[in-house]
Amino acid sequence: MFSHLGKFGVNHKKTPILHINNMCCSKIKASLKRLKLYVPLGRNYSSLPGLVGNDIKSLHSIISPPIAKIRNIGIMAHIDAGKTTTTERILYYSGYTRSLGDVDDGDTVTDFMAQERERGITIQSAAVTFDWKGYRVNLIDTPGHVDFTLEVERCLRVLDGAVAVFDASAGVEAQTLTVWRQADKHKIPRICFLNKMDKTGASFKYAVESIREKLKAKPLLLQLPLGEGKAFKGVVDVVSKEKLVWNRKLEDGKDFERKPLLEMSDAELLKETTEARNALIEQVADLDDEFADLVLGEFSENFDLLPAEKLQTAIHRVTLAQTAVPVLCGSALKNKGVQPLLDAITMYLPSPEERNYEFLQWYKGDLCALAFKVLHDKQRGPLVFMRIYSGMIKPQSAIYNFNGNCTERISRLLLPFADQHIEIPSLTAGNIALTVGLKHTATGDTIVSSKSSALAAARRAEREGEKKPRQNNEAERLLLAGVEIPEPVFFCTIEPPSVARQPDLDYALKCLQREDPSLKVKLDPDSGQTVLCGMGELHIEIIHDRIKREYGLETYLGPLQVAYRETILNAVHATDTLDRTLGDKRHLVTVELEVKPIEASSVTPVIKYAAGVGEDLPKVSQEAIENGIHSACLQGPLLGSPVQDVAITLHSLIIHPGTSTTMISACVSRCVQKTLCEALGRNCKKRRYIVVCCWRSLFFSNIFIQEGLLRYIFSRL
Ligand SMILES: Nc1nc2c(ncn2[C@@H]2O[C@H](COP(=O)(O)OP(=O)(O)OP(=O)(O)O)[C@@H](O)[C@H]2O)c(=O)[nH]1
Repeated sequence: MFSHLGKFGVNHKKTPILHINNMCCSKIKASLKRLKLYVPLGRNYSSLPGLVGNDIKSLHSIISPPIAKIRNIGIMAHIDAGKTTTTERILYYSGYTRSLGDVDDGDTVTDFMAQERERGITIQSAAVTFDWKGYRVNLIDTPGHVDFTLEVERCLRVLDGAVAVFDASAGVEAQTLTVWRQADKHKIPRICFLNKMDKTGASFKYAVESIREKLKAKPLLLQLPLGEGKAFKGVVDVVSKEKLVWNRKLEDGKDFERKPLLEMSDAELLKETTEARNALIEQVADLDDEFADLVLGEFSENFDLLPAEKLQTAIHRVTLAQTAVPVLCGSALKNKGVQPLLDAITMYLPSPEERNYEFLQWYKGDLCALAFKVLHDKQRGPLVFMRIYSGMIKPQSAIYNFNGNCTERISRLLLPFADQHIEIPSLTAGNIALTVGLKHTATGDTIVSSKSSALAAARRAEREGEKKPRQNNEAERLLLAGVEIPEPVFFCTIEPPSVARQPDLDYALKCLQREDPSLKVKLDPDSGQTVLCGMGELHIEIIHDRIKREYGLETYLGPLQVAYRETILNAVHATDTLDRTLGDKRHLVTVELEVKPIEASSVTPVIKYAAGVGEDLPKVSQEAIENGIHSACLQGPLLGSPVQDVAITLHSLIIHPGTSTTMISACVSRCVQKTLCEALGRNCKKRRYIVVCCWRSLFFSNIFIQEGLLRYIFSRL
């Protein structure tokens, strides 16, 4: 059965208009509020570390602890869950900012782009570094909007742990599922933070249940809330059986009281906490054998005697093994629950050395880093963000780019603090660095100290490969995998103000593309116009705006178009015969094939031959068959869009002697088109049902279909 639905490429999209209507109300209000109030530079930057003031820490004095005390973490969530607000509180409590910034006032540290401040949303990820109780934390605040999913992906690729933030009144939302899957893909241990506990409708129980059901994760409840909605005043630490209550008079939330729960004053709460602690101990014991032995041996009679540290160590192991996720709660906006979250980050998320990076064995302590993001700075040229996995980076040193096979020189080494960069003399393994001077390095490149170091690593990998020939090939083991760049789903033409400014536009697009690999630019072969391809309407809008602000070019965009995809839902079998006589030659082909749906997110069809079919076929005939299949899949019968996620099996092929390869291709192509059309036309009632179902399920899995397309689909039924 042919699905009448255009799939929106690899990353599932929706129109920003729909998105705004559904999810961004608070941000719209904020933006409206700011229409009058917005001051381009927003926050007073003198309050940033390293610049002025004695009451805040200087980034120059940031500690360089042993690798075991480094945490590289990301903050990820659905849009509006409170990532930036939480990050802002984290920086304030760790002593790196003097005042609490507010997303709605456009003065947060990590949302520093003009567009971010105006719109109140995160567009690009921002890295900051701070210390907390002897730990150095490198933190990346990621965007929540679906158009910037690649930005989240490339950050998760280089992080060792993540905090998933939830709106406690909404639980798991559409984009939460996407970022959760991305974290699964990169095997990132996580902590969940149920934010907005102060909001009307906030429900700890509901949010936990949605984590269990929608994310299929095992939540470890490390805290219980003290009240919900307007009554929210603090949390109970289940591990230590203490209550943490924030001082109402001091609004910034720096001060809070930590008191053990007492039988006399908190009898009911103590009972509830003891039950929650016992359940937690049992849950962790089920997941961790070492802890199970300890509990069953010494503490089986009375769990109350089990020291909090033993339980914390076991929770750390379970988090690392990703068999369960610790859950905490709070309200970043009302300044409650952020300090315990920081404690949990250092206590439960892994250090770089606890992550199992197999490739490190080939480098034996030499430099090995991954370039994961490139920013274009007008004065300093490209700034390359790198995650250092082993060795050390120093300014004024040469490095070898494995992917580009070239040697480049780092002129300066910087520590990022959002848009402020502090010059540093060196940076060691486990950290995130910002380098200046690398002109050819791109996102996803592996960086080593020299070509000889690369060769030595290659030799080691080769020797090991001989011992274990079944392992991946040598290059795969030496190069760090970058991230997959999703296919763009929206496109439109872009024109400069005059023909003379075309080179300026080309330059601007080249710089922007280097920063953002999900932005594609191509030339329309028919009209000669430049076509901008992006991940969504908002993505293209931001690029348009950046070209104007950063490159001083007033460009004109053509109408926005969606790169639809078509696919089938059920397998269809068909036979076709082509019989033509051209001149005195008869061309006769009969083909029988089956088209099946598969889960692949690819527009390239998978081609298979049934047993006994492909073996004796000459290579030219095979090529002709494959050409026929590919050309048929370029235009689906519904909208004429490419067909994706299909596997085609050739069951039989009879070719009359003298038949040309062009006729073979034509026959196969026609037969594939026939199967697709048959899928489209079959069983009308059921088809309508499938479309509606698909739309619903896709909505929940974050694929949003343009209203127009839906109307179009239904008009065809
Ligand atoms: N009631 C309440 N509102 C909050 C809380 N935290 C954040 N907000 C509000 O929620 C809105 C979104 O907050 P952000 O911090 O920008 O959320 P975000 O997840 O960073 O958003 P994006 O980065 O754009 O995806 C803002 O209006 C905040 O003031 C909270 O704990 N309680």
